[in-house]
Amino acid sequence: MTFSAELWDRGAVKVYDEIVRHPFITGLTDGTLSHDAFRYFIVQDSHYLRAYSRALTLVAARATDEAAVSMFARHAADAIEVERELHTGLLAQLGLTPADVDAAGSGPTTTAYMSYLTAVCATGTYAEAVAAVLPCYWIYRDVGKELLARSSPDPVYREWIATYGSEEFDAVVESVLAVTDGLDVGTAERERCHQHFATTTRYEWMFWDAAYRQLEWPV
Ligand SMILES: Cc1ncc(CO)c(N)n1
Ligand SMILES: Cc1ncsc1CCO
Repeated sequence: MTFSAELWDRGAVKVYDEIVRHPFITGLTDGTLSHDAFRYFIVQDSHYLRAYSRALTLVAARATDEAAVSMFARHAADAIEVERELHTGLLAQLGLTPADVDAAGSGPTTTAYMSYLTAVCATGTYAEAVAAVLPCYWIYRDVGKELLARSSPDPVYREWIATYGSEEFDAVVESVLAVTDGLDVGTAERERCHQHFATTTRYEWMFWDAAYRQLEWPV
């Protein structure tokens, strides 16, 4: 079994099932998701992508071959572009400006997820960092494809779905899976990789759940 398949088997199979039947996800395609919840999601995702991009530069810095350095550095730059283009466009359609994103600040789940990613990428090994960022790519690709197949009556949701359900994003994810499967991991390190992968997978579910409930800091 490949390393990526092993990670998915142990850390993501059950959670992925919960994700695709979460009311935030089903609501994107059956028309029941409120624009308020989606607005919260895009605002929080803007904060998330800023941290994610910086985490990817840490993965790039830890990479042991040039091709991987170049790939993760490119993805870091692309994540900023997605934040600038996709989000700015969607936010405008939802009646928000970049200033509203800054004013909203990052919510509890966003902050926790960003902090975990940043910590692992800053202090873990190269393999640990790859395992921590992999669910971000992989789950969005699979959810994107699933949503594309289901289609949506809402043009705003369709635009978001088209980005992650695209052939281009699929190719990006396949290249990261190839890097994952080529990693040379020690026994103890392997267990830490499983732990990181399972944790960030959980945070992916929590991120959608926070948006669905429009979770705010309790105090
Ligand atoms: C929370 C989250 N995870 C993954 C992605 C895709 O990179 C994203 N945009 N947001
Ligand atoms: C993973 C990811 N998500 C949004 S942009 C990006 C980097 C590759 O396009």
